[in-house]
Amino acid sequence: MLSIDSLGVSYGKTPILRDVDIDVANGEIVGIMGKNGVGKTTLVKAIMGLLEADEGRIVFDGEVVSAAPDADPSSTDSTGLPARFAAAIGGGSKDGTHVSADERARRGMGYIPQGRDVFPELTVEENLRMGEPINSGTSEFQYELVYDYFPILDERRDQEAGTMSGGQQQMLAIGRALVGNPDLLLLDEPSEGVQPSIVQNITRDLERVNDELDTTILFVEQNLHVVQNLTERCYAIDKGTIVDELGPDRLESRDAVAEYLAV
Ligand SMILES: Nc1ncnc2c1ncn2[C@@H]1O[C@H](COP(=O)(O)OP(=O)(O)OP(=O)(O)O)[C@@H](O)[C@H]1O
Repeated sequence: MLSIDSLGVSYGKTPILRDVDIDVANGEIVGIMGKNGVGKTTLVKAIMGLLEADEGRIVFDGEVVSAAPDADPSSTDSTGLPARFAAAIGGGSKDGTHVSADERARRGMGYIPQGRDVFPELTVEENLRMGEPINSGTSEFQYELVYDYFPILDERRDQEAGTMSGGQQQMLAIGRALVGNPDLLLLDEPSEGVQPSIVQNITRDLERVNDELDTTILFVEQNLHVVQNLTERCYAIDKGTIVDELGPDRLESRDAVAEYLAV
């Protein structure tokens, strides 16, 4: 579903991400953990198309969505398709490729930003409507599905989002992304500013979404509980590059996980 190959991203002339390689298969829940300032948000924004790649490529659902101008045209993507052929079908080119965030949303990416970014003066229902990708024609069924997953949003349809707790706002942000019926959900620190008991609920909700809706999930986190409970495969990022990949055995070990977190 998602293949990231030697990705590099800079702010101006300052390199932030270098040589990032990540693969996520259809239906997986994959984590990326790391301490403050190591590049987690930069990575999620680059996947969503809010930042451009200056090295490497991102392939989503078999199509190149980011390719730096000098991305190696002889390399192959996860489908085995050489980049120059991917270019011919709307992917990479020698000038680089950058599919916009709007277009990535239409193609099936859902994004839940750090800090949630709900519109505080709009109601729950109005916030959910904002999640509809342009021209997507989201059905009412999709909204009812969101209310089924998050009954608290149903109860508070007419409440201003800014008056709700951090956990409820996080549910709203997840619901807003689900309105677009995404194939891939990208979450940037879903536990931030949410009280621990609600973090557990949100972790269970995300598992249910993955299981029942077959939605692939990629999240970044520095919360030990979320990393240990939500995923069986987690990358560790430090100083802008992937430094480790942990499977189920090592994820069970508090010490192995804590090494990469500020706990
Ligand atoms: N708009 C920006 N312009 C310049 N540098 C930035 C910008 N945004 C972030 N940075 C820098 O890029 C680096 C990575 O930041 P990023 O927000 O991706 O890290 P993070 O791992 O998500 O951190 P946190 O856990 O604190 O959110 C940091 O050194 C940060 O100061």
